[in-house]
Amino acid sequence: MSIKADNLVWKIGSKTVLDGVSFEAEPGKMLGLLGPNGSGKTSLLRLLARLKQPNAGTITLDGKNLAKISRRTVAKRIAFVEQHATTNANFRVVDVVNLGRFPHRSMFSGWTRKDSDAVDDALQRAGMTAKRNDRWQSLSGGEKQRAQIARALAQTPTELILDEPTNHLDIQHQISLMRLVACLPITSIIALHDLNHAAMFCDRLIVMQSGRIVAAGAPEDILTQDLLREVFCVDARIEPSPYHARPHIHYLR
Ligand SMILES: Nc1ncnc2c1ncn2[C@@H]1O[C@H](COP(=O)(O)OP(=O)(O)OP(=O)(O)O)[C@@H](O)[C@H]1O
Repeated sequence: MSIKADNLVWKIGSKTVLDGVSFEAEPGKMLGLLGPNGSGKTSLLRLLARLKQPNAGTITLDGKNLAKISRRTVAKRIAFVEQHATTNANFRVVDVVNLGRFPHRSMFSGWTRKDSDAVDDALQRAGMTAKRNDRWQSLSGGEKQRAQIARALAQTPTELILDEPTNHLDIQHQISLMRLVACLPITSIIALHDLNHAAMFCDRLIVMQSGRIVAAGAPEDILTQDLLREVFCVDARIEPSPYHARPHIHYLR
C-alpha cells in the first residue's frame, strides 16, 4: 500500500496551496510528480515527509495515519531529499551521509558494521566514494546534491521522496540518478521538471496545476499534446521512442 493521500488540503494564510489532492503510491514503484512552477509539488512532498501537517485530509503509510506514527518510525521509513538541502557546517561528505543512519541507532547501540556498510553502499551508489573525505564547502552544487542523495540512501528507507533531485546535475549524473532510483526496490516519489526523463524512468506520473491533480496514470496514457499545452503552455509532439518505447516529447520551436 505504501503512501496514500486522501483529499489533502494545505493552506498558507488565506491561500489554498493544495486543494483536494488524492493519490496512491504503489509499493516498489517510481511515481513522478510533475507540474509548472508554483503548482504545489514541494508543498505536497513536505506533507508526505511529515514536515508539515495538512489542514484537512489524511496521509497513510501502509494504512496507518502518518500523523499518528512516531517520528522515529517515520524517520526509519521515509527519506526526503529537499530541493535546497544544504548545511552551513563544514562537515566531511561521509559525516553528512552518516547522519542517514541516525534513526536506526538507539542510545545503547554503537556504530555497527551494518551502519558502515549502508554508508559505503550509499556513497558508491551516488558516485561519491572518491569524495567521501572532502569538506562540504569544497563541493560543487551537483556534488552536494549527490551527497544528500547518499545520505537518504544510507537511511535505507522504504519510501524515498526526492524534490527535483537532478536540477544541479550534469547529464551523466541526471541519467544515472534516474536509473538508480528506478532500479531501487523501494517506493519513490520524485518531483521533476524534465518531462522526457519522467516519461523514460517513472512507472506512473501525477501532474499538478494550481494545487490540484489534473492527470494521473502511466506516462503513455497521460502525456498528451493537449496536456502539455494546457498545463505547461508549450507546443510539442509526442511519439514512442524507438530506443526505449516510452513517450518522447519533441518541443516545437
Ligand atoms: N511558505 C510559504 N509562504 C507563502 N507561500 C508559499 C509558501 N510555500 C509555498 N507557497 C506558495 O505555494 C505555491 C506552491 O508552491 P510549491 O513550492 O509547492 O510549488 P512547486 O510546484 O514545488 O514549484 P517549483 O516548481 O517552482 O519548485 C506557490 O504559489 C508558492 O508561492
